[in-house]
Amino acid sequence: MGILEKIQDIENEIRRTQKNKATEYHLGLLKAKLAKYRVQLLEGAKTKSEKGEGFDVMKSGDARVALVGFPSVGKSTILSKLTKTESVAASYEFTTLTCIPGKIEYKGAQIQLLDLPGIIEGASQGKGRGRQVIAVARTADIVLMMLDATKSEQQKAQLERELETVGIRLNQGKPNVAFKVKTGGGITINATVKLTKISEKMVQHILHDYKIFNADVLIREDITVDQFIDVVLGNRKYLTCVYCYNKIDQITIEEVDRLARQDHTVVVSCEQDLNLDYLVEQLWKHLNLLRVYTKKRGELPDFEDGLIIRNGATIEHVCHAIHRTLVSDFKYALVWGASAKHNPQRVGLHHVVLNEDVIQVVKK
Ligand SMILES: Nc1nc2c(ncn2[C@@H]2O[C@H](COP(=O)(O)OP(=O)(O)OP(=O)(O)O)[C@@H](O)[C@H]2O)c(=O)[nH]1
Ligand SMILES: [K+]
Ligand SMILES: [Mg+2]
Repeated sequence: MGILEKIQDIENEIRRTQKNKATEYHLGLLKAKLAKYRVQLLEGAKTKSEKGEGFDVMKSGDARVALVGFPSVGKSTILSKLTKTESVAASYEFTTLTCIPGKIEYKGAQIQLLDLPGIIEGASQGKGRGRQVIAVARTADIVLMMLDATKSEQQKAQLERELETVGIRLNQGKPNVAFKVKTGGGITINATVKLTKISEKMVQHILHDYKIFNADVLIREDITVDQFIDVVLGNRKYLTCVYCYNKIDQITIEEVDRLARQDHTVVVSCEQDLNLDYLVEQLWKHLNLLRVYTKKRGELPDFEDGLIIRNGATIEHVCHAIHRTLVSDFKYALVWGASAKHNPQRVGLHHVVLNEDVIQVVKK
């Protein structure tokens, strides 16, 4: 039996099994097995060469946003609207067959926007260009999930399921669990909170199923079985997702209002240029980017030319952004602005910078 059939079998069994206290345990084990087969499936996909199909687009700019959605929802249309790149749009499905990069310039940052082929149900199992699309999505900072406001609500859940299947977790934090595989000493399980969704026995069994017999597990939040499997597999990708409903020119104002109230959601019409500025603003917000300025001794900073870095970045990150070798010559830095206790503050490499800080690096 091939992996796909094995997966199908387990999925069927999960679907057939009633969810109650008595079956909870059995279901947990099935889920663990399912996750294992899916990993095998994806690893198999990696060995196949998928080069030369236009999917190996170089990362460029300060952040990357991937457009994921069913065919003909308007992914190419929005790329052409938001960037200087033209991506062919048409009323037939699968107009786009490769990955087409464009560049959004906003608040001094360059955001790479990737137009991708439409994906269909079963994409995670290799239908259509699904696997390549999903592989690109994993490299993004934000998944911009395009949805057609005129289509049924199910499309969102379907797409989410496809991404979920291949280990992408949308708008979820990494489970707060310290997990360490060891070479001996058996399994130690500790929890700092009361666990209501998973038992110690289940943790043991899942580890056993993955042939892990020596490990330290410290659980710091009330996790589910699925979250624990995610921890054990360790290859999950936790991404921010912004949901974008397009074609609102075709629906009633009441419908628009209802969709717009959903979490992480922006409603737009590419055709009528509605709300596109707000979409870019939201992308910027969710990317968590900061802008800082550098200056030389005795000179004023160039406020036209800031450095774009991630929220939480330190002086060390700033040095890397200026020049590859700057860290090795680093003596200290002077910081003016929100992160400084007094202006200027003398700081080391681990100092966390804040938006609009001015930084002067002093070399050895
Ligand atoms: N009414 C309406 N139609 C739109 C809007 N945006 C795009 N369209 C139309 O939707 C159709 C599909 O647009 P595309 O941009 O090709 O969609 P896509 O998601 O890139 O499609 P694939 O590449 O085939 O996956 C085209 O006929 C567009 O003109 C919109 O805001 N309103
Ligand atoms: K299309
Ligand atoms: Mg397209």
